[in-house]
Amino acid sequence: MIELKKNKDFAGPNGPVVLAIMDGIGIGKNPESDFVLQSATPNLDWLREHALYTELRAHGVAVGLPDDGDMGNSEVGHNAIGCGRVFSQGASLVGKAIESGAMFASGSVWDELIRNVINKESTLHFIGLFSDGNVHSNLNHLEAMLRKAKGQGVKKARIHALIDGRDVPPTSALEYVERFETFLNEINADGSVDYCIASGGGRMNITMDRYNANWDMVRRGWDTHVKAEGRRFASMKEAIETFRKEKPGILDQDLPAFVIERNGAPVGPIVDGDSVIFFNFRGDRALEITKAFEADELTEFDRGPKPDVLYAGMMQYDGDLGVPEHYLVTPPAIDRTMSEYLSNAGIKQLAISETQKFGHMTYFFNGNNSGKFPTETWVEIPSDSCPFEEAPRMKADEITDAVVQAIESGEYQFIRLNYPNGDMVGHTGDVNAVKVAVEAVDQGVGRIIEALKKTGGILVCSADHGNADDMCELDKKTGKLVLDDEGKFKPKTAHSLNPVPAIIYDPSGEAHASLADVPNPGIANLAATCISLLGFEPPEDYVPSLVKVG
Ligand SMILES: O=C(O)[C@H](O)COP(=O)(O)O
Ligand SMILES: [Mn+2]
Ligand SMILES: [Mn+2]
Repeated sequence: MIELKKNKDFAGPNGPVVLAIMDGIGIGKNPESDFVLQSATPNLDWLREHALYTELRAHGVAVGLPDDGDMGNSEVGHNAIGCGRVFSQGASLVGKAIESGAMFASGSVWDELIRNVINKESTLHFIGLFSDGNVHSNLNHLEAMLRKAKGQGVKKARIHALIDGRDVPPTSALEYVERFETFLNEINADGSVDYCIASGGGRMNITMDRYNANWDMVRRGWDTHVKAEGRRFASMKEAIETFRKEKPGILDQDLPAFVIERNGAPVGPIVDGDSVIFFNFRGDRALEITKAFEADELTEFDRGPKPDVLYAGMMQYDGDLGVPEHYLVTPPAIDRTMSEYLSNAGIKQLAISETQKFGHMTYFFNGNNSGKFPTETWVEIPSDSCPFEEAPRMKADEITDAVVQAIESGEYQFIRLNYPNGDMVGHTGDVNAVKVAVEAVDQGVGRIIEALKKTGGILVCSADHGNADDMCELDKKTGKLVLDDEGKFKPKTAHSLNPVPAIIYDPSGEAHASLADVPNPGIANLAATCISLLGFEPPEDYVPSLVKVG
């Protein structure tokens, strides 16, 4: 059993250590684009002056992504925070597996998928997020797989394209369509194969729901990709242009579903004998559609007859559940998480958020495993089902109520929570709503401080990556805001590359904490920080604590 050593000089605080993750609240570089700065945040401002304060890297190689041009995201962020080390993440691992050829080795799942379609003269399908955002997927991976499939003699491939606009600029879909159509023209040019786009739709409309928030999205995706039911177009470009004309201002992520037809029939329904690859490497938004393909019985919606296909995910999405059964790349082996260490030490732990980020604080935090350790309690507050810009406080007040109650109950020694507002509302591009969202988080933090002042205990407040701190498109060359014809800035919906704050506030001073000299700290340092504030020595291979205690 893995164990933590006690710290001889500090036995832990009287009250709990509370780790508050303010999702998507980073430290902006450009005041005009920084809607954290433009919001009223008296509590965070006070903490910056009076608590221990430093800044942490939350993107690129600091969180296991291929390079520093990659923005952080919730998966890699919560993995790093919960596991105290930096693992090469999905985006890196898939890239390497393709480059080295390991993904295509003989006897691999890839091999099986290819043999299936060659033996049965059936179709190879790819479903996934159609961008190079590198959060859930990367179009480079899709193109590499299609090239390989052609080389191995696969005659017919169909692509089911989930339109992004959330990890990439909000109305950039046609750039990806154009790039991919050029690719398809090249690959189809010698007439030996027939590869084309078969269906798709906005990622927040079909297929990519998470944490069981809205299974109707998955039903719509199933009807579109599998049954090829829906509005028909001659091309993806025509579909997008039509939808934009019909609803000016619509964001890519919300675009309706479409089915591509040729000679009056859909080009790519998924039928018995086909192989299907879900090419997203990230699991949260892949688990439900995977269940729809794999489960013998499905109660969440009526699938109709389930086609008998060979289904594989790009990665294993859940290590505890062993889902999916077949996958192309082995995920990072994230072990010895902070939750496991604390559980073995008998520390009672509460994890809490609302539906949209509930799995972040549980499944991602525990290294993409859905199992609970013995001393953990998990609380999920149901999220609203309306668009987040319409109710930007989301469930921040309810989360705070539950956290304050948990602090006062004295039942837990470690409480971890996620406020989703800065991120979920940041993704809508609605900057007025973002201000309300950030202010709701600040008020929540204020109430947690008050509770900790009464009971003892220590606040560690940080974020998994930025978003609300960089809400406007900036010109890459000049660094100035990109303005439209009416002089209005263009909203940016994706995460930022900015650092995030790390605040350690011990109202009673019982931990005698001071900032340690840690070169280039990142969010992975938060795990050891919490462990040291709880009165233990962090595991030796965790990246170090941000504080010295005792
Ligand atoms: O899935 C999403 O909503 C976005 O791609 C990334 O946001 P998250 O990493 O904050 O969940
Ligand atoms: Mn996040
Ligand atoms: Mn996000």
